[in-house]
Amino acid sequence: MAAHTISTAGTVNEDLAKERAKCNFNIEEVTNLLDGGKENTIKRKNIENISLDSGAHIDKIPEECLGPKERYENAVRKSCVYAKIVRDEVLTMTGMESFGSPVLRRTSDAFFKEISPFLLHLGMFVPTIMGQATPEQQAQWLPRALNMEILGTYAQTELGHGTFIRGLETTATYDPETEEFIFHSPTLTAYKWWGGGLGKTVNYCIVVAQLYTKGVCYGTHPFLVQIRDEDTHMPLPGVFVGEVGPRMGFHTADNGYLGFDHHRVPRMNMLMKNAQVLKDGTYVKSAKHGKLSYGTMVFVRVELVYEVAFNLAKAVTIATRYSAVRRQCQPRPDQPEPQILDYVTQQHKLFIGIATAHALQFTGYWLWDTFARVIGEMKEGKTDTLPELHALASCLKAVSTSDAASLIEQCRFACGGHGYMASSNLPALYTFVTATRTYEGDYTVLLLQTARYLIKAWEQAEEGKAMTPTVSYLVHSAYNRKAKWDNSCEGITRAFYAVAAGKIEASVNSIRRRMKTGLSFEDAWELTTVQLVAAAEAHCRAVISDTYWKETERMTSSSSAAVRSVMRQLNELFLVYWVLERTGDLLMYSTISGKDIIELQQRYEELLSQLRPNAVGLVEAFDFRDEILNSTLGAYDGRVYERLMEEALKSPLNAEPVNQSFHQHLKPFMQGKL
Ligand SMILES: CCCCCCC/C=C/C(=O)SCCNC(=O)CCNC(=O)[C@H](O)C(C)(C)COP(=O)(O)OP(=O)(O)OC[C@H]1O[C@@H](n2cnc3c(N)ncnc32)[C@H](O)[C@@H]1OP(=O)(O)O
Ligand SMILES: Cc1cc2nc3c(=O)[nH]c(=O)nc-3n(C[C@H](O)[C@H](O)[C@H](O)COP(=O)(O)OP(=O)(O)OC[C@H]3O[C@@H](n4cnc5c(N)ncnc54)[C@H](O)[C@@H]3O)c2cc1C
Repeated sequence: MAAHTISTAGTVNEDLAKERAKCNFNIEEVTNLLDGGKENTIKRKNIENISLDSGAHIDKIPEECLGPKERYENAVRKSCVYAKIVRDEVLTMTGMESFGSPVLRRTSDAFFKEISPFLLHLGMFVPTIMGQATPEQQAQWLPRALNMEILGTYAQTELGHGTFIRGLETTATYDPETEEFIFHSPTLTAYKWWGGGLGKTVNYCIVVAQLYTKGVCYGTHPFLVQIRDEDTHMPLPGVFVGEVGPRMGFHTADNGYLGFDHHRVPRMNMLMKNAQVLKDGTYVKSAKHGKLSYGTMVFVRVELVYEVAFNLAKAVTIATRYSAVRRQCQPRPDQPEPQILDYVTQQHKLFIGIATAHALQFTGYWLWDTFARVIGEMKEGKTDTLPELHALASCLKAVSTSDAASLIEQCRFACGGHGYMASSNLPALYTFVTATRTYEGDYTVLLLQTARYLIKAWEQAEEGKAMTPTVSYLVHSAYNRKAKWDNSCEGITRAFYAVAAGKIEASVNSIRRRMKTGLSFEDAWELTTVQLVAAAEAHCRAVISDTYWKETERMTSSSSAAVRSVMRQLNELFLVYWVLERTGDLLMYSTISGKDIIELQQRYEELLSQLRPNAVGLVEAFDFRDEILNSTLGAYDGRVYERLMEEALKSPLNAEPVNQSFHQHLKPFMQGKL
């Protein structure tokens, strides 16, 4: 133990205690709102207690201090312990409805500072069987997958192609003689790359491959492929599998590579809900929409919106509590150093993070309901709402992951040097969330998918055709070019829609102008993509602002006056923040004036100061147990310095007073004997 460590176990930092006393609303009421009702809060806490009270998640040595092999092995051990708790205790007590619930993701974060090697099993393998297999295939595989007797992942991306799925090179060629598909990787770039858990953990995976039968290629299709022996775990003959090597984060997810040399797979392992190959090799397509085989990606994109909201909520809880404890500088002589939370610039860094966590969570749940409705309609054979869902899920995934990553990084900056400590958990949160901007569809690529939809919608509006709900604002915009400025929440949202419409129209005009010079549509589109990305982003920000505002009104309609007031302040802060971020666009597409902008800047600063006393209360309403925050800076007791020292002492380098490298290298070097 270091000489100056002060043990104050059991006590709470005085500043943090004062912040709690200052809070003027009922924290539990906001927690219930965020959980979707008191009942849900009780259920969540129950699951957290079952999962965490045994202490099975505790590491003696911080996982980031372990070598790559030990770290992975520890993650597998903990994954098994956690999965057993979920299977034997949580699901037994709460019923199967908890399976796949966000609460289980929340508790799993107490076990894994990094990622569980089982993430893709539950996150994509099981959902793909549910979404792409026939009822008979589901009956064969689902029980074993849900019971984790087999473990799987999703292997789509290859060394050569991730974005362009149609360009994948792995082939699955049907052999009617043996009624098998022959899997082959014809080139190095055909090797699957990135599948989470693929390197060492899983024995099955969903492989997306080009289907050939009777000499014809029918494009990419999903298959369920066994890659390792269920008993020995050895790769099957013709299967080359391993881990991809060190990466920025995801250290414990054993992301893997996978290649095939004429590996044979039974015909019935093709996931046949949307297309089939009959015994004689005849190809039959049953899907009513060409892109239904991309369904798992849409599902995960929808999930990611509230997944990143949850991670942002954790980061902003850590940074806000720390900012209440940390004191720095002396702006007024003869007065004590202030809490850094009192600096207005610090409030500017943090409060938008709290508001964005709410905005993304509310939008995430709204998107989930939209997804569930569209899936329900598709079960009845209706696919006409799928393009709108795809456009929405694409832009919301892109913008939410990008915003959450930059705000988590901002939380790290807000914690100064200590935010750089692994024990703060901010670096791990950042590396996890920044990856979400790339995986499941790159940011730019997905915004361009939304842009395709918006351009078509603009043309439909011009032609006076019926519009789908999320683009119906374009009808009005087609004849009303500038939104009349009004600084109410409703008025701001209307102006954001006007910005989106203005940018879509400008993109359409650019494409048309370029085509008039003789360019093809594809070339004109390519030259306009910077504008198209901006238009899709503006559309997405309007949707988020609209949803956040309407959901806040709806959810707080029967809340206490204090809760309604603080939730509205946060909502208004979010809207005004984005007005101030986008003044150029608003000057162009609404009647906002310089005077309005000056007034809004003042309103923004007023909101910061109104929210200041409730800052700790607001983050505590997220109701994270210390085990889930996993942070020296963010724990409930605010014993920041003691916890930093306690964690430092766990570093393996501190296990001995003198490291052997002193005798081997340093001493001979320093004494000129090297
Ligand atoms: C909490 C859970 C955590 C889980 C951890 C997950 C870890 C990570 C896993 C992964 O990353 S798995 C791999 C994910 N890979 C991707 O997301 C690849 C991204 N690429 C694509 O999605 C597509 O290739 C593309 C970019 C959409 C292009 O596809 P394609 O070339 O086939 O289509 P286009 O010619 O561009 O468009 C044709 C037409 O189809 C429409 N469309 C495209 N995708 C969909 C879809 N998913 N659903 C519905 N419709 C779709 C597209 O809009 C076009 O429509 P039209 O404009 O012609 O009407
Ligand atoms: C941590 C992590 C985990 C992953 N897990 C999995 C997994 O489990 N299973 C799996 O199958 N995959 C997985 N992936 C792969 C992931 O889905 C892809 O990396 C992602 O879809 C991006 O594709 P890419 O790597 O081919 O990027 P690229 O498409 O090569 O992108 C490179 C650049 O090119 C730009 N670009 C590409 N196409 C266009 C275009 N048409 N127009 C304009 N710009 C373009 C992009 O915007 C980007 O700036 C994972 C990736 C990561 C980082």
